[in-house]
Amino acid sequence: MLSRVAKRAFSSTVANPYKVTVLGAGGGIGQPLSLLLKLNHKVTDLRLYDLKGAKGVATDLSHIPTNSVVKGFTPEEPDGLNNALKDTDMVLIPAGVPRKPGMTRDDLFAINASIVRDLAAATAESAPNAAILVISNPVNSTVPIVAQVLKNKGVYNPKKLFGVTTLDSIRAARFISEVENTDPTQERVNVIGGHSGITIIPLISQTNHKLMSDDKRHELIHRIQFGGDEVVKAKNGAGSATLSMAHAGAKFANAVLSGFKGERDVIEPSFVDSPLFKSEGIEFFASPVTLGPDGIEKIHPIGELSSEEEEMLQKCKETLKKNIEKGVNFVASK
Ligand SMILES: NC(=O)c1ccc[n+]([C@@H]2O[C@H](COP(=O)([O-])OP(=O)(O)OC[C@H]3O[C@@H](n4cnc5c(N)ncnc54)[C@H](O)[C@@H]3O)[C@@H](O)[C@H]2O)c1
Ligand SMILES: O=C(O)C[C@H](O)C(=O)O
Repeated sequence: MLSRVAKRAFSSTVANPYKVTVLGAGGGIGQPLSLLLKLNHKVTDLRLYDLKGAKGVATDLSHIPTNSVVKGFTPEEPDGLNNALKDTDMVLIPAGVPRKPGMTRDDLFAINASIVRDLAAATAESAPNAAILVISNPVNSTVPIVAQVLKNKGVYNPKKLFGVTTLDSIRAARFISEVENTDPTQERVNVIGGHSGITIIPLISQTNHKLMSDDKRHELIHRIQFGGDEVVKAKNGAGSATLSMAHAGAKFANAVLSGFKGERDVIEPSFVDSPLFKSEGIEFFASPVTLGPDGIEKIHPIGELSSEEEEMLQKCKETLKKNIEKGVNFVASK
């Protein structure tokens, strides 16, 4: 028999029965991300799909006594992908290849663009109302690819499409704490723009550390912008960030589900269909967004920038515009 406390915990979980699907669940990010989602009490139905390994990961996770059912799906089963997606509330996409040393994220476009396009098409068919969280790189182009696929299928909802840029803000919090000798759990840095090199703009002028020396600040900004390279180099050919990314992805997924649940003031940065620079032809931009029951409730303005940050923003916009057009044209040209 369940104790009264256990009954209360169980019924509050069941009152928020979110179905969540991970596409690419057998990979370096997919596995720890799926573990963190299995531990999230807002998730009651977890579906894992990959070209290989999803069944094993699902069976392994299914032994953890949390209130969710986890199931693996493969492309070999009839309708494996569609069953993984059917009526799900949220789809996370870490499917695709990671970088090796010497590569840029844009170099991944040649392989990942078609993977993301096809998974977006399946999501449009089987879960047209789901929130879609894109992790696969290059995020600056894969998010516009998903948007274009959904538009072509008549099911595009800009409030529910997210490029996951959380890793940039958690890196910024960690790195600034190392420089300033502060508690990393208390640091918040707004990181805007996109998710690659110079398109990543940490707004140090909006933190409590604006009086940092120029040298220190330049070094910090560079480390935040190129933090991904640090991991790629250290892994030496065995891929890119997986564990910090799984944490970042799970954090962002939890924020989206908290918004669905109606929690107030849930704010996270994300690369989204944004009005901020549309007049300049930039359709997507990362900035803090408030999440609510229908997805994005509010896209926050970027606030006041230093002259240095203004300069970074100009350079970011040039690259971002090209990255976005590349994604849109890829789908439009098929
Ligand atoms: N947004 C971010 O901040 C961020 C951070 C780190 C990595 N990434 C990106 O995430 C992606 C995955 O990285 P990883 O380290 O997990 O790579 P990985 O190679 O370890 O895993 C990728 C998984 O995707 C699967 N896959 C490939 N094509 C698929 C398809 N059509 N359907 C389903 N599954 C498919 C593979 O079988 C593999 O298991 C890369 O593109 C990487 O650049 C993004
Ligand atoms: O650097 C990469 O290629 C992976 C990811 O985008 C990251 O920022 O770690």
